[in-house]
Amino acid sequence: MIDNTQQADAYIALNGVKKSYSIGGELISIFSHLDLSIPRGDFVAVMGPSGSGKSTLLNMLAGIDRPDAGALRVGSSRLDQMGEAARSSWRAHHMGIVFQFYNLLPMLTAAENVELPLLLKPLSRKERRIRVDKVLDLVGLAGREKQYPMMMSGGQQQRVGIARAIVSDPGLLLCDEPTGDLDRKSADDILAVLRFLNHELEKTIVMVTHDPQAALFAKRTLHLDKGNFIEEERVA
Ligand SMILES: Nc1ncnc2c1ncn2[C@@H]1O[C@H](COP(=O)(O)OP(=O)(O)OP(=O)(O)O)[C@@H](O)[C@H]1O
Repeated sequence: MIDNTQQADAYIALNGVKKSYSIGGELISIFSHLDLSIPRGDFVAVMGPSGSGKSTLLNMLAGIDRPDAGALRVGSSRLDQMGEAARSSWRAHHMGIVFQFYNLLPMLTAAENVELPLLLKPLSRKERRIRVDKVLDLVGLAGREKQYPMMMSGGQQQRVGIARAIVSDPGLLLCDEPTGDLDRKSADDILAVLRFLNHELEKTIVMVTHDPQAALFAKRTLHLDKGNFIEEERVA
């Protein structure tokens, strides 16, 4: 089971989190008492059967959804105690999300897609441009600023998705099946980008995946089963 003795120092700490959904009038419990502790700078792969609650967990970590009970802290923010508006503002500053199907706007160029989260910030056009160029360069897309998603491979589109997720320089990167739509080679390239962001830029990453090979790029793997996590033993 997970060691929660480091909860006070953890960057992400869930304590006794409860979450249920009402499906067809019936209350289905996803988590009845979930504890989890993730230190700053960790790269965690979350695996588990379909329907086990992986996306529910990501949505709570993203501040999109709230626990029914229990404590959920990211950094110094108690997400479980924040209202919708506060969580929305928290999201804009502290975390980025990478989606399985990239979620890019087709009528915008790569640079314009990446710039979107910055439009909410008090930055000049020039400052936005500098940041966009920097992250596109980081993900290996320098020179492709003006390309539209349709002109790019899946792997390149996902690089744009990652650039958009980090352009506001969040500490936390949440990835929902980031390689689920890619062939092995493109998937490994994307995972290498994520590993770089974790190693070199010290982003804390929580990545949901069904792919055991993808999970090997993370520092550790947690298996979600019946509402609780079990950490996978790694052979050195
Ligand atoms: N907004 C919602 N309203 C009602 N039920 C929901 C909602 N979100 C998730 N559920 C239910 O909660 C359970 C867990 O869903 P979740 O998407 O977190 O699982 P998952 O592990 O991510 O699954 P998969 O691997 O198939 O994506 C499922 O039974 C799902 O139907």
